[in-house]
Amino acid sequence: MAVPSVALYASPPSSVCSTSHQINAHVFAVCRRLVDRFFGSEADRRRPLVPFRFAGADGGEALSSSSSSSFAGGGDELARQERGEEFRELSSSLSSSFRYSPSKFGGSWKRDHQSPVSVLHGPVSCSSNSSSGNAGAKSFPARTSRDRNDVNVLGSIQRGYNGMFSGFVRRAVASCVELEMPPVEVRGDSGGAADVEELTFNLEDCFVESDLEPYAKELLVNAQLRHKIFCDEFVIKAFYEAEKAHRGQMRASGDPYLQHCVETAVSLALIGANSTVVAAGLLHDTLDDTFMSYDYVLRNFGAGVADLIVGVSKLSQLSQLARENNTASKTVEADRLHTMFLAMADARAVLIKLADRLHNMATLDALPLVKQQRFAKETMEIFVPLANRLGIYSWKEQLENLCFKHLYLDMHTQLSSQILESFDEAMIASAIEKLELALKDKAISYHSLSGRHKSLYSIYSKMLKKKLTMDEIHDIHGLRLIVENEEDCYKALRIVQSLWPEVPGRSKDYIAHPKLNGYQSLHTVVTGDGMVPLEVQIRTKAMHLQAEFGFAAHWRYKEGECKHSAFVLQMVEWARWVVSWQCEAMRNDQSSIGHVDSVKSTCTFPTHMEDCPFSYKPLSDQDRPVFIIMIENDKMSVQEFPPDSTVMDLLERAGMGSSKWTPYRFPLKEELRPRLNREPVGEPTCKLKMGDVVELTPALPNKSLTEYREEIQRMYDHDLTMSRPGRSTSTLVGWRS
Ligand SMILES: Nc1nc2c(ncn2[C@@H]2O[C@H](COP(=O)(O)OP(=O)(O)OP(=O)(O)O)[C@@H](O)[C@H]2O)c(=O)[nH]1
Ligand SMILES: Nc1ncnc2c1ncn2[C@@H]1O[C@H](COP(=O)(O)OP(=O)(O)OP(=O)(O)O)[C@@H](O)[C@H]1O
Repeated sequence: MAVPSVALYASPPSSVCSTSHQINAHVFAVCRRLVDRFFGSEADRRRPLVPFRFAGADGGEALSSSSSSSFAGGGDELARQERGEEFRELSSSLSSSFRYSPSKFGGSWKRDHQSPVSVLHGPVSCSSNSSSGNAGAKSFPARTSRDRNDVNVLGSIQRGYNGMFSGFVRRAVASCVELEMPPVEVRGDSGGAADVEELTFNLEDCFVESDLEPYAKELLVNAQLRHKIFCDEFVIKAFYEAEKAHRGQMRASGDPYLQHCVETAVSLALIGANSTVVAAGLLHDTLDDTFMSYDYVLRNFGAGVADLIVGVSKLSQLSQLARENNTASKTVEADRLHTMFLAMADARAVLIKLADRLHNMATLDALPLVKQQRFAKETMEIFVPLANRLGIYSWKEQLENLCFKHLYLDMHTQLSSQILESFDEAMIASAIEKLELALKDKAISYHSLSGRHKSLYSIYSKMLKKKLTMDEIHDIHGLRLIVENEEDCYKALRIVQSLWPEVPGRSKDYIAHPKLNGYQSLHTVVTGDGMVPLEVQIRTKAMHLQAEFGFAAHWRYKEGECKHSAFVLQMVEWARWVVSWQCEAMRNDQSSIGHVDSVKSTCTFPTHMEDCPFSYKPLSDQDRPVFIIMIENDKMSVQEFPPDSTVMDLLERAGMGSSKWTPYRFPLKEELRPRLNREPVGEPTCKLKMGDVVELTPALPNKSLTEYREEIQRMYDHDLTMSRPGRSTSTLVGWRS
């Protein structure tokens, strides 16, 4: 079996505010003081990580790093900013998910033996004001005394969360998937990639402090306080370019457009994306909305960033088409759209699009009600499932909660007042501690112990689906314990049931009696402290991998009984792999500079080992179906074609029942020809590619051709520029996505 030929190197956090940009010295001095306060002194940060070796899947060794809790990305999620006298919460998304690293009792546990999967299951916002989690710094809610108490709890999340990423791919994928990766290359893989040397730059040459308005400086410092990647020169350069490009543009809310770019990039940084992705997040709207050209981005940031922005732009166009045509309201169409999105773009472009949508949803209030509803509906239909498939559960839940609020305001208000009162985070934290002590006492070592409370929307859907009242939902508060072997599952169950009284009839043994999809786990509901029902799930690592990646994968469990083709499964697996690998590489190689677009160039689709029970025949590129968008008479549909299909095949399909589009009738007149990605088709035998948009002009249009073309043009132009009184001096860029 092939061993991943990738070496992940650890580096000390010396890159924190390491820029030498003198003119920004003041900003960085402030930043450094605050970073010191929250991340420890320079000396602490420079403390080298102790690398450890782990056995590769074939017994070989690869180098990884222990996830030091002192600085790694997960810890940045817990970064707090201090403004004036008052701590403000940087992200309400920190409030509801708990991860607790196991203590080192038993002597056999290393840091990498922590939570194996759900890598992107970061903290989740469940509150009715979850929108603030992604809003600009000025709208962060002040911390309450209850919040302050949570800081200790969050500290323990930090430890566990860092550990979650360590060795993720090896554990999560390599156990049933064979990885083949060519060595890391320095160049991006897309044509025209610039040499690294060409991309080196001196910030001092490029910018002067007076270039930045005070609000922009504040945005940069705030971002730096929330994640140290914003001290990386490459990212700072992207920030300056974004600022220059969007200068004068405002959001519908009246906020500077730059704030949206920063919030998008911060969300990406918080899930562990590297500087290429974060820089692309900062610049994601520049090609569509500003004077900046692809070539300019390519020259200054390399093909890695430029191609990601193009990918995001294409996703934006397609999602707008889908929104305007209500395409995703049908299950089959929606499913094809999700697959196409994942298949046509670098999975990281989808990630940026999701982060962009997350902030747009969090600031939706500025738009008219009808638009709020349209965007919320589209988000629910397209973006929530994408976040689910990619395994970014924290984003999925934030998006769901926001959509819920905009689509069903009354229900949301009613439920949130009921539920938010009853969320008992302190209970979860103390239950984790209590169980940890008891496990230690009985010398049962475990891999990870985590807790979460169910999100508002998840509670609502469960009530609806199962016709339950809130009191009948027993998993509002839950713990999950991952142990080494089956025997320990049962031992741990007995311990749980000795700590708290069992709720009769709620225990399930899916180990002895696996579900049809292979799901295995022990479930019990106990009455926790304060008489709060607490669901505890106990399983082994292998069972957990199955629940996250196998046939019983949570995304499929959540999507219900849909039948997915092998192609869809592969796409999802591939996308999750890219995203997870990216995040892990980032965490393990904190010094990586954005223009080294290693992921794209080293990413080869993982294949299952022969004896893997969950293997399916991997499809080569030539065997993969092609999904395209077809626009015909104002109607848009997502069509699946066999590999190697041509425009002619599409015309034949479209012309079924009429001879309108037979090969003999391919119109000679250019303006009557179908258009492929906006250009008239030259050769009807040209091959269709994933994500192509084909417009079929009606042979005898009801409207004049000009009118029809204008309509299509409007669909492409997704710049919903809105005019606002009193703002004539600056361009006002409305909410768009
Ligand atoms: N990944 C995955 N998780 C599952 C699956 N089935 C159950 N779970 C998890 O286990 C939890 C409880 O499942 P069950 O004990 O079967 O409960 P239920 O019958 O769905 O209904 P409740 O008891 O009301 O929650 C779910 O909320 C999921 O978190 C599955 O097939 N795949
Ligand atoms: N007891 C638990 N402890 C820790 N994490 C859990 C627990 N139960 C579920 N989770 C995880 O929390 C996230 C959100 O779960 P959520 O309750 O919304 O859905 P679910 O578990 O699928 O439940 P259901 O289908 O019953 O609504 C998922 O990633 C899930 O795997």
